[in-house]
Amino acid sequence: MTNDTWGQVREELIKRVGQNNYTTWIEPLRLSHLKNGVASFEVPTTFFGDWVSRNFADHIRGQLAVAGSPVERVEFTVGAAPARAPAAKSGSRSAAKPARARAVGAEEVTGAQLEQRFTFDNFVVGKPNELAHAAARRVAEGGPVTFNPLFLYGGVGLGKTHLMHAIAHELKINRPDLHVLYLSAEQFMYRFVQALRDRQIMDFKELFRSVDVLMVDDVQFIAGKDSTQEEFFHTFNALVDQNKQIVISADRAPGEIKDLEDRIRSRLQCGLVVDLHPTDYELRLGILQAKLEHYSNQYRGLTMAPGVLEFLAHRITTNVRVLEGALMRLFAFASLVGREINLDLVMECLSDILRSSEKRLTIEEIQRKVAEHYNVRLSDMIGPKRLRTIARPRQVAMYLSKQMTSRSLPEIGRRFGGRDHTTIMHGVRKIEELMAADGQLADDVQLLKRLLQS
Ligand SMILES: Nc1ncnc2c1ncn2[C@@H]1O[C@H](COP(=O)(O)OP(=O)(O)OP(=O)(O)O)[C@@H](O)[C@H]1O
Repeated sequence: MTNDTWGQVREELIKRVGQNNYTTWIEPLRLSHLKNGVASFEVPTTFFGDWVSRNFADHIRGQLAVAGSPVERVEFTVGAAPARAPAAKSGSRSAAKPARARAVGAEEVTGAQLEQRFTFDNFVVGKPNELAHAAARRVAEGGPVTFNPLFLYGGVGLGKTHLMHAIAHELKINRPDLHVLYLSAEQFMYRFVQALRDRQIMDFKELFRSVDVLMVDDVQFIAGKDSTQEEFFHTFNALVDQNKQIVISADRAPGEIKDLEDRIRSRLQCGLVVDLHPTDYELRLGILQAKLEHYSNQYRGLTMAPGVLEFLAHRITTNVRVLEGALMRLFAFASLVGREINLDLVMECLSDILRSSEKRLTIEEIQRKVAEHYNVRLSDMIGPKRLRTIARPRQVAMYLSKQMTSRSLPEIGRRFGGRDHTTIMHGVRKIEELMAADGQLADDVQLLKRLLQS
């Protein structure tokens, strides 16, 4: 296989594993050879190799096969590949500082690089995010700590990282005396493991306990990782005891993060927990208008027909990242072909995005499909009957709604006849437990998933 092929495979891997995982785990891999059905890569550390092997080896094998270089095994050897801590969150292009960087000195934010455009000025505020925005602003003032931690949560691409970076940027201006450390939970773990391996654990503890503001993004990542959780818990307590501000983000509420120790969960709930709700039409339009200004400056001479932004805001409801990507693609395409951006161009250029947002699954469709599959009435899905032959399919539908839509537990509860979110959580857990013990049910659920995806 040539390096070109590996280049192509890497391109595909970005799509499969996401930009963050790619930058952190795939980019540093060095292909050393490919022979006798084995692809061998150099990695910076044993831990790194284990991690990639456990999480991404199947993806790598799959893509090598697609590129015409199938292998039976992927192996990792420690070599000269450059070591790097997991990079900053999405959008941040530069590598993180070395693991043992100190939170002291000239550069205050030594965790991950901050994305320059993630500022409060660039954050469009609407009903769905006003509370989260207000809380973030308050923390960014750097005044006395009033709630600790600030816990921001919400679905994919709704602006959690943007707000976290905005807080860090603003604190640098308002309180240059404070040591602010922003990093992803993955980086926290990576540094912790590296410190353990290098017997630098005291330095690690000292570093994390010496900051004034600790910001950890995507904390759901540490769920199920016992020793990292333990260390996180101690760091958290030490900082709270010193009245240092902590800001956390996650893709769901503390109570909904599985495999998180109860003591951590309850700690996370102690401060202010705020939710970034899915965007509404007005917010999407506002964001598009703000971005339009930016692109109009960048691509001078391009014009946009009336109604295009409204159409996009109406049709692309998934998340802000997709919305932004759509507008960027439109401008790039229009400048290449030298045409006005109108609805025809939108249809031509964004057909895939428009199709996938059309296919967005609703809870009602899930209920219908599950009812059909188990031969129960659709009304029983939302009704009160507790008979197992009805309750179990209902729980399956709850489970699939949680898995396959971005609806929150309270929203799902409302669609299941106004049930409480704890009932939904119980239903979801029940099905998870049963699936682990009962192959037939697991198969049923898989089948339903496939049917719903098709
Ligand atoms: N209210 C907003 N105003 C302007 N831009 C926004 C807003 N919300 C999100 N964005 C943009 O959407 C993109 C995704 O946001 P961000 O990375 O903060 O999402 P996230 O919630 O952290 O997602 P993930 O769950 O994938 O980590 C970013 O480019 C961000 O600037």
